[in-house]
Amino acid sequence: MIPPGAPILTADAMRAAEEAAFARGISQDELMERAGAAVAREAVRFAMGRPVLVLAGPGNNGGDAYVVARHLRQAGLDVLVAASGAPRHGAAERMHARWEGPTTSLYGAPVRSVLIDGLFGTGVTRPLERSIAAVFAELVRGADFTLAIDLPSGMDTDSGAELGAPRGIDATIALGALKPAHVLDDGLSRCGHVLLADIGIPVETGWYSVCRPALEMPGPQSHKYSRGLVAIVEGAMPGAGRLAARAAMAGGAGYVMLVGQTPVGPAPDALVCRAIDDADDLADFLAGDRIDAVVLGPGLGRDRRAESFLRASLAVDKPMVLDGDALSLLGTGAAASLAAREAPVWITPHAGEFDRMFGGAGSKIDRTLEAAAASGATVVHKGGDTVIAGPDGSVRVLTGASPWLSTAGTGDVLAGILGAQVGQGSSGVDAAAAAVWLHGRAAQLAGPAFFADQLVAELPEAIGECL
Ligand SMILES: NC(=O)C1=CN([C@@H]2O[C@H](COP(=O)(O)OP(=O)(O)OC[C@H]3O[C@@H](n4cnc5c(N)ncnc54)[C@H](O)[C@@H]3O)[C@@H](O)[C@H]2O)[C@@H](O)CC1
Ligand SMILES: [K+]
Repeated sequence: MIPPGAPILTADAMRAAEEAAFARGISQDELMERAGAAVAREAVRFAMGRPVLVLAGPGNNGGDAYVVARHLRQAGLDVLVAASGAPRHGAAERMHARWEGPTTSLYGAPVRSVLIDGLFGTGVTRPLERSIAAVFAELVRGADFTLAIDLPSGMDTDSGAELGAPRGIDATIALGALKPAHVLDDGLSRCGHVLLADIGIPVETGWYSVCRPALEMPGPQSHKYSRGLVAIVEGAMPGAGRLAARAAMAGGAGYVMLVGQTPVGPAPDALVCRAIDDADDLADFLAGDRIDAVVLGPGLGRDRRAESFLRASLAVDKPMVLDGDALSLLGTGAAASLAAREAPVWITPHAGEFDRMFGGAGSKIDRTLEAAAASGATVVHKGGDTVIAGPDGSVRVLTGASPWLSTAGTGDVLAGILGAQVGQGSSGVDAAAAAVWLHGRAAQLAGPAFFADQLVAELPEAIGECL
């Protein structure tokens, strides 16, 4: 669980925000007091009178830890600090000096029921020494409840790669803003429940965790065309196109058309099927005035006919969602092909498709932003951590989606939901964030062991929660 709609800052951006707060007259001591007090407020509730061990490192994360220890002791708890080395300067040293309770060395620390981790936060620059990582893991294993200050110690703040942080931490209190490590990669299995403490640092960013979208009811004047006509292009595996079409219908589109050479087979009666002869015919049809959005790729196939459908569709100046086989066909030429378009494009690659199209280095957020900038597309980089990035630098991240989503057809459903959002006029990362939220919520409502059709059935209820 991560807080929805919360800002996400890299380590550098957090430091810059902190500097800006200093420039406004907030002292570092004041910030550290606020951070420690915020963590202590939660810790005292979770501790429920049990003995507490507070781990304090040499930097400002350790400084926070001394403040937490002081508050918990004042609250009447039995608190022991285990220090990995005393802080030597600045606010952390002053907080250390204000600690009047017992202190032991990290290596001699006993296991206690409640563990507060203040060894390292955003300042980690290299993997934890093995001996520190081992002691830390042992203390976490022995505790009934572990709370990490800002980040579990031993995480790469900007990528979410673990640098020695153990599993088993129950909760992490992010200070001032989320960091990428709370929402990416190993962070998903290291942070536990993530809480966010507002410590009064003004934060400006275009990066946020996904929140429940606010969707609009159709108005009294609405009709099927005003609510978005979405064309889904069918291909070699017609079931995938039909699934996307049904998701677009249940996702709130006013009118959904399934377009293909032989759009046949079981489909809802409300789904309009349109036969086309060839790629030229497809392009003519998609260019029609009434069509608001095109979804292409689910079950498209990768043969020459599929390729010709893709090229013909790309030449049509309509908002377009590209998924599955369309992404494989674009391959390494994706950025150039998409950048040549005028109308907006959304692409929904999973990790394998993304790597084949864009490769790149750095965190998942960095790589997704680079792909968006190079292609001009809004990129929905799917996974346990779904990262959405727009060419304007906006980022939205969704975590915590049901692991049962890892089944065939769920990607087709997402493409259909996104098509419905785009068809209704939603734009950029907001359209994609709404789609991934609805998709994730439908999966929660479907419970365990569902299949993609059942996800579609849950969409109306998910939408109902957003009205
Ligand atoms: N940025 C902010 O807005 C605020 C930050 N605060 C705290 O400050 C933390 C960041 O403090 P610092 O920048 O001092 O960094 P840390 O306290 O995370 O750690 C820095 C220290 O650890 C050392 N170090 C780094 N990697 C190591 C490794 N693998 N093994 C051993 N030593 C290692 C560094 O050389 C440095 O001495 C945040 O996580 C947060 O807890 C809060 O006090 C208040 C506000
Ligand atoms: K920590």
